[in-house]
Amino acid sequence: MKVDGRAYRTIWPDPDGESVIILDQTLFPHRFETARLTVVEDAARAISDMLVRGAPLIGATAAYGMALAMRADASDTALAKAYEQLHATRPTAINLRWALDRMHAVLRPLPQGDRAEAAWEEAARVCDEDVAINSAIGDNGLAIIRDIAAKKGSAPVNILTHCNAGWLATVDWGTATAPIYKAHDAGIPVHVWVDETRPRNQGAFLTAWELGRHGVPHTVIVDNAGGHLMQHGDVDMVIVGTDRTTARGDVCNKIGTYLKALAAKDNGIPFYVALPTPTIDHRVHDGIAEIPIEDRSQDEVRFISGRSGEAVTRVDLLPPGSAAANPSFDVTPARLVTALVTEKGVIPATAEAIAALS
Ligand SMILES: CSC[C@H]1O[C@H](OP(=O)(O)O)[C@H](O)[C@@H]1O
Repeated sequence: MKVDGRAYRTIWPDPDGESVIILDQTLFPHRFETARLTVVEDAARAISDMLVRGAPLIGATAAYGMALAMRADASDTALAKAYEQLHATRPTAINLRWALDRMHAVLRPLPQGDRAEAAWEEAARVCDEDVAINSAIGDNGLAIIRDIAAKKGSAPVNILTHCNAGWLATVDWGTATAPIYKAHDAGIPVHVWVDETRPRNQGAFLTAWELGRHGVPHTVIVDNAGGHLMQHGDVDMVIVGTDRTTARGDVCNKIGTYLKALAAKDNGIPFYVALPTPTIDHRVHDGIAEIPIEDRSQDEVRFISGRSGEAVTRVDLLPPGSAAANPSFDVTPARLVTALVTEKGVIPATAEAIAALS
C-alpha cells in the first residue's frame, strides 16, 4: 500500500541481500519506522514481541527468519534449530507452521551449500504469493460489497471489522480490508466501523491508521458497541480475518470476534471471514477443542500507550493488585459464519466446501 505516495510492503529484503526490513508495528500509529532483521533471533523476537503480527505476515517473517538462519549456518542442525526457534514464538496462527513446513520442505533435501540462496528465493516467493492471494480475496470480496451497495443507493455500505486484518497483517492488501480497498478504489461508497480491539488496540492503532492513509471513511468504536450498532441498522456486513480456520469451518480470530458473530447472527447481518487458504488447518476440526489459544502478558491489559503532544507515554490503567487475564483469540463456530472469502472464491463454512478447495 502507499504511504505518503511511496509504495510499501510490511516486509522486504534489504538490497544488501543480508538482512530484512520490517515495519515496526509496536510504534504505530504515532511513529512510522522500520526495523532491520539480520539473524534468525531478530525474526523470532519480531514475531513474539509483535513488531510484526497477523497470520500471513507472521508466516512471511518466519520464512525470512529461516533464510537468515541459513545465511549464518546451513547445517541440518541449524535448520532444525531455526525451525524450533521460530515455531515457539506464537502458538495460534497456523501460517507460522505452514511457512516453516514449506521452507523446511524446500531446504532439507538440498546440499548445504545451496540452502542460503534457495531460502532467500523461497521466502520472496512466500511474500509475492501472499500479495497475489490477498488481491484475489479483495476481488472476491468486492462482489459482496457491490451487491450490498446496489441496495443502498448513494448511502455507504457500513462494514464492521475487528482487530487488524489489513495490509499491516499481511505482506500487502490485507485479507478483511482487501475487499474494502477494492470497493473504495472502485468508487463504491463504504464506511468502516473499526473495533478498537483491546488490549493491543490493533483496530484503533493499525486499521484506523491504514484506512485513514487510504482515504477510506471510518469510525473507531469501543469493542462493545458493535451489537448496539447492528440492532439499530447501522451495520450492513461484518468482515474479519482469521489466524486459523479448521477443516469444518470453525474460525479462530482475535478475542472478541465470537461476540461480534453472535450479535450479527441475532440481527440477521452477514458475517464474512476473509482468509488465504494457507490459513486453513486441515488437521483440526473442532476449533474450540483443538486450537491453542495464546495467553499473552496481563501487562497488555494493564498498560496502554498514547501520545501527549509529541511524547508517547505508557500509563497503568488498573488499581494496584488487580489481576488481569489476556486470552488473545477466540473461536467462532462455523454455524455463525455466513461465508469464507478466499482467493479461490467465496464458499460456505462447511467441511465439504473446504475440502473441495484443495
Ligand atoms: C490476516 S490475519 C489477522 C489476524 O491476526 C491478528 O492477531 P494478532 O494481531 O495478535 O497477530 C488478528 O487475529 C487478526 O484478525
